[in-house]
Amino acid sequence: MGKLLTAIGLMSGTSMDGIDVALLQTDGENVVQRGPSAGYAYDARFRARLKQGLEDAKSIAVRTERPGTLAQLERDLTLRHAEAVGSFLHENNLLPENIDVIGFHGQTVLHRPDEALTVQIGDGDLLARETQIDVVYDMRANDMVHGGQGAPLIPAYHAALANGLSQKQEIDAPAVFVNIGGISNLTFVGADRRIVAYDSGPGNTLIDQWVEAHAGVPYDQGGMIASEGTIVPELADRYLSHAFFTGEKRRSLDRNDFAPPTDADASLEDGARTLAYVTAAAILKSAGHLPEAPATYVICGGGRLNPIIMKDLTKLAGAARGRVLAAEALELNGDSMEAEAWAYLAVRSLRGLPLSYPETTGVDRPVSGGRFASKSVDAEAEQATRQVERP
Ligand SMILES: Nc1ncnc2c1ncn2[C@@H]1O[C@H](COP(=O)(O)OP(=O)(O)OP(=O)(O)O)[C@@H](O)[C@H]1O
Ligand SMILES: CC(=O)N[C@H]1[C@@H]2OC[C@@H](O2)[C@@H](O)[C@@H]1O[C@H](C)C(=O)O
Repeated sequence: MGKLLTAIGLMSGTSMDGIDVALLQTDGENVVQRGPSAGYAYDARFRARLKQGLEDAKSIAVRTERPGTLAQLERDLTLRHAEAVGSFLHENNLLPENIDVIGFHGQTVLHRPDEALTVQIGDGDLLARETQIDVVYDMRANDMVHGGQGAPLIPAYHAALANGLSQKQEIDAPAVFVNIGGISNLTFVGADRRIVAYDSGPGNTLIDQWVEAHAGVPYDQGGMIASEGTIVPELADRYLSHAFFTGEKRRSLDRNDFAPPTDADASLEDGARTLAYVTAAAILKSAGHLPEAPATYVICGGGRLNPIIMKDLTKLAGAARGRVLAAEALELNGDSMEAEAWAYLAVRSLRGLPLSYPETTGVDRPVSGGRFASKSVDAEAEQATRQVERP
């Protein structure tokens, strides 16, 4: 066992609903001690600015470009992360010196794996200065440099969690961890602990876009809207016959790869019901590319809070003798798992351990990644200035 480091993970996911924060003590390998976690929601105005950011990002050809509103947005997003860290430390009676490192995901504004282009805005140096904690950020880039899809990166953490399940929590193998965020992704963990992972399809984004446009609400809380509707088979088929599900290679997804339905496609309720089904059916369809049919599905991410998605998943997986569990059934936290993963990956990055593998992102060989931003850059710079100024 290596030395345990105390890390904070920060995730602003494709749903763009807020910042998830989690504390972890870990050696970056098999020791994972989960600490407190919290979520800090974005207000509607900031969410609108993020959406504009996605539009502005469409013209990016080189990943360092920040056209339109993006430069200011990157600064403000980083400052919001710094504020979230400040609140989190305060709420948990912690000080910056208690934390060894922050794993900072930033916000994905563009993801084109076919062009080896992925852009997460988030200024690591600014965050390190503001929080006075070292930061590891930009963790997807090196994977792409080595031929990977740049995502998903959470599988290394899923594997560590699977290894850490106690006997009491023993689950039937093979198991699959499914993250239903804006986009969904899955990590297969075989009986021999072999992992295979990839993005599995649209998650909540289509539902969110649909109910926002037609009911003025950011998401279908508790699946209430969907529960009033019925599935429109032609609409579901249109999504599920997308080339993404049948291509030979497993691709990672951009938020815009699947477009929401049009007004003519369905009523508000039927649209929400159909899209909830599509979310569940997409996971099963993608699971068809796994080495074996999973015996256990462990569901994480906001989608597990939509009972209609969970009902459909339970039925579809059950037909193939799979059992569906929410992460909480294994005493895991389905809301903070991604933030925990970013804390875990930051420690792996510091130790030079791989973040991704050929079986998780399609990268050529296991590779590490992430950029390091030191909290003490300012102190060093000040020191240098003082030395220069000395007579
Ligand atoms: N109570 C709830 N009922 C129904 N849906 C919910 C509920 N709470 C959250 N969600 C859904 O979960 C989404 C947020 O999920 P999550 O935070 O896992 O996504 P993310 O981390 O932004 O995405 P990704 O994993 O793709 O990066 C919300 O946008 C909403 O659609
Ligand atoms: C490019 C990008 O930000 N991808 C996200 C997104 O959200 C879910 C899915 O698509 C996954 O591939 C990834 O996030 C998770 C946390 C990951 O990298 O593991």
